[in-house]
Amino acid sequence: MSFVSIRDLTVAFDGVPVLHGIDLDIDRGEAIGLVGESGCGKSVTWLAALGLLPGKARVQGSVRLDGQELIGAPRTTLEGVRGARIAMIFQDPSSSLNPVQRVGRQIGEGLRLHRGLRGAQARTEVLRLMDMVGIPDAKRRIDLYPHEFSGGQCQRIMIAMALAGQPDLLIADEPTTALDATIQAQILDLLAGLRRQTGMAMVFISHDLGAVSAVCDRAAVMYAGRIVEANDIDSLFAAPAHPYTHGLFRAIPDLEAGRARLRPIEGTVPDPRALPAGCAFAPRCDAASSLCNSYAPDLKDQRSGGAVACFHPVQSSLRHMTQQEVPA
Ligand SMILES: Nc1ncnc2c1ncn2[C@@H]1O[C@H](COP(=O)(O)OP(=O)(O)OP(=O)(O)O)[C@@H](O)[C@H]1O
Repeated sequence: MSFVSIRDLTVAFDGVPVLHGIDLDIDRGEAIGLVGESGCGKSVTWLAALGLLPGKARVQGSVRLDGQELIGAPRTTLEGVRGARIAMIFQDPSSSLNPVQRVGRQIGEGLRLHRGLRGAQARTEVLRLMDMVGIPDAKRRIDLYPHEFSGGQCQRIMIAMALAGQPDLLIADEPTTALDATIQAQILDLLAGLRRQTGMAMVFISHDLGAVSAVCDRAAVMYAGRIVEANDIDSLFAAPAHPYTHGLFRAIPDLEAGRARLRPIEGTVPDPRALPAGCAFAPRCDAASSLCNSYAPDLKDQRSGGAVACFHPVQSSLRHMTQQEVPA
């Protein structure tokens, strides 16, 4: 069995489904990207798994971590999993860090909670973690407050906090979106390096295919609450099969051409309260047929590898860009 196994995960808010039966497996040490436009359900998938959705959310299906069911698990079980086995980092470090607490203390909190470390032992480990995430001069800066660090360094502190519990899985939810381009690249490098160093698995949530390719082995593309395509990174970049994945590639600016050759996907993501009867992407899809307007296709394994939920997958000869050509 996979380390993380998600089966038929469905989430509804006030009777409106926003996740429609997600299936996903993650192996130990694997890094998987979850890609898709805003509102497609990338975050809700993991918030549901960790029991972090508000009470009004109706969650069905199964999320197993190392065989242990998380959906419907008692609060004490979930508290034991959060931070210690699965840690999460978010887009905006400044809103996640406590502004009136010294950073060393904030990192140390996870060490106390999850590993029972205190006093000098905890301080030594905080310094090691700060060093590991690339905060220079940690000895002097351990007692500073978050506002005394730059945005990129605050994200590094958040990563150190996430690592404090030695998690088996790190969920990074748009961890570089709030940062400028150079800092983004440094944080991506850091995450890729930490993953190699610690052997933890990683879920990298992003709308940026370039960023995903820098960190991940595999990616799942989501659209309107469903996974519409999943494949290893190289195959996905070489031969995206779902018309939506194609659209995402076309929407990446071609910087090397010296001008933006950006072709945004026309139309908008459907409102979860008014989904079309068939494939949710059909109204924006050039290849849509009457079949697509009647039924939502299931995610099916392809003979060429990967899986796609489309009645008319794009033929692999229509290659768009290699991984190297995509600006990170
Ligand atoms: N607490 C909530 N109450 C009601 N609806 C919610 C709640 N949280 C999320 N949703 C809805 O669930 C859907 C999926 O949201 P989610 O945050 O997972 O999207 P996302 O793909 O992570 O988007 P983004 O990239 O903007 O973070 C959206 O339609 C969103 O409006």
